[in-house]
Amino acid sequence: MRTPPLPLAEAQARLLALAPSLPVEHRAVTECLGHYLAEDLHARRTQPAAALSAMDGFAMRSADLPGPWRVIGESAAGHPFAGSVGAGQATRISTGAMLPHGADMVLLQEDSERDGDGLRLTGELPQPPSRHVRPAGMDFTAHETLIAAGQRVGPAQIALAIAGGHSHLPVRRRVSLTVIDSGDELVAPGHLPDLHQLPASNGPMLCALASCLPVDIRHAGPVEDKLDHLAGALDAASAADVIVTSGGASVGDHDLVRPALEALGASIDFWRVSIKPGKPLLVATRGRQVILGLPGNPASAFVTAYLFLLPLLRAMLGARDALPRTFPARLATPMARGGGRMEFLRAVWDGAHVALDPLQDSGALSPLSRANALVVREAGADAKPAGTDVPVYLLENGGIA
Ligand SMILES: Nc1nc2c(c(=O)[nH]1)N[C@H]1C(S)=C(S)[C@@H](COP(=O)(O)OP(=O)(O)OC[C@H]3O[C@@H](n4cnc5c(N)ncnc54)[C@H](O)[C@@H]3O)O[C@H]1N2
Ligand code: MOO
Repeated sequence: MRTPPLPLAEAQARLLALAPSLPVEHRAVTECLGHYLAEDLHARRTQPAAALSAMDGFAMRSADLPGPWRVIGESAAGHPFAGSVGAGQATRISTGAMLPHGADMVLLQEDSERDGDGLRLTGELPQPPSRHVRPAGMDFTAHETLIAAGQRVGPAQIALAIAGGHSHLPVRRRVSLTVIDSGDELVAPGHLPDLHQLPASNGPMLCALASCLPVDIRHAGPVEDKLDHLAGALDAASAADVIVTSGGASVGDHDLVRPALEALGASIDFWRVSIKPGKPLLVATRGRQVILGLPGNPASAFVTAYLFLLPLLRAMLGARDALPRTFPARLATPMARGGGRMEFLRAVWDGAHVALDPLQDSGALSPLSRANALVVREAGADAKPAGTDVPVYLLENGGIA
C-alpha cells in the first residue's frame, strides 16, 4: 500500500536518525577547515598571557596622574622591559608589548610630549586609565572551553585553536559519497546531446553542493534506465558511506531506483515527502550505508540535496546544527496562495527584499542559478501582499555555504 508523503520535519528527523557517526580522528588544525569539532576544545594556555598594551605610547602608574614622568626604558612586542616602573617613571611601550611591572596604564603618544627623558601630558587622559590595557586572560584563560563540540571549524576557529595551544583537533573522518546520474536521456557533460537527450547536469551540481563539506566524492554515470545497470552502479558503490542518485525516483515505468535498491537488499526507510519541488525523494539504508534517491528535475534535486543530503552529511560529521535555518525576509512582490505541498520558491534577496522568480518549474535551471534564496510557502498558506515577512533559506554563494 502507498503511504502518503511525509511532512518535511518528520522526513528530515527520520533521515537524521539514520545518520551513522563516523570515527573521531585527530587532524592537523590547518587540515580541519569545514569539519565539526567532535569534542569540546579546551584552552591549553591563557591569552593574553600577561597584561599588554593595546596602543603605542607610554606605560606608567595611574596613581601618578597627571604626571610629569621620566622615561626609563622601553617595552616592545616580544621584548619586555626587564625592570619595574616606580613613582614618576614611565617606559616607552608599543602595541602588543607587555605592560612593565608596576605600570597599570598606557598614555597615547598623541596625547603626550617627550623631551629627552622627560614626558608630559598634552592631550586627553585615558578614561578609565586602564582603557588601553588588555588584561591577562581578556580573550581566554587556560582550561576554558574555546570551541564547543559540534561547532564548525572556519578561519576564526583555526586561529583560536592555534592561539589556544592546539596543533591537532578532534574531528570526524571525511565522508565518502558516491553521486550517480541515471536516465537514458542523459549524456555525459561535454558530449553534444541529440534532440531527445540532455547533458547530465545534476551529478556535477550535487558534487559541487557536497564539496562545501569534508567529503570525498566519486561521480558515476550517467547510468542507463536498466535494472541491472542501476543495481550494478549501486553495488559498485557499496563501500561509500552515502550514495545519492538523481532521477528515476518517481512512479514511471523507467523509474528504477527503488526496484534496484530492493534487488540489492537495501531497506527503504521512506519514499515521498510533501514538498515542492522534491516530492519523490527516497531514503534507504544498506547496513550502515545511507542511500538518497533524489528526483531528477534539477530544481527538485537541488532542493532535496539542500534539505536532506547536506543535513545528512553534516550530522555524520558531528554538526550541532545539521539542518539549515530560515530567516525572515520581506516580500518584494505579492505571493500567491500555497498549494497542497510546502514549497521552496527560487528567489533573489537583495539585502532588503526578496523577489520570487517568475519561473518556478522544477525542470528549470536558470531560476536556480539566478537565486540566492529559497522562500518557504507553507501548504495551503493564504496569499500574501508585498511587504509581508516570509521565511527564507539563504543560499550564500549559490548554495555552497
Ligand atoms: N504520474 C506522475 N508523474 C510524476 C510524478 C507523480 O507523482 N506522478 N512526480 C513528478 C515529480 S514531482 C517529479 S520531481 C518527477 C521526478 O521524477 P524522477 O525522479 O523519476 O526523475 P526522471 O523522470 O528520471 O527525470 C525527471 C526530469 O529530470 C531530468 N533529469 C534526470 N536526471 C537528470 C540529470 N542527472 N541531469 C539533468 N537532468 C536530469 C529528466 O531528463 C527529466 O526531465 O516526476 C514527476 N512525474
Ligand atoms: O516535486 Mo517535483 O520535484 O515538483 O517537480
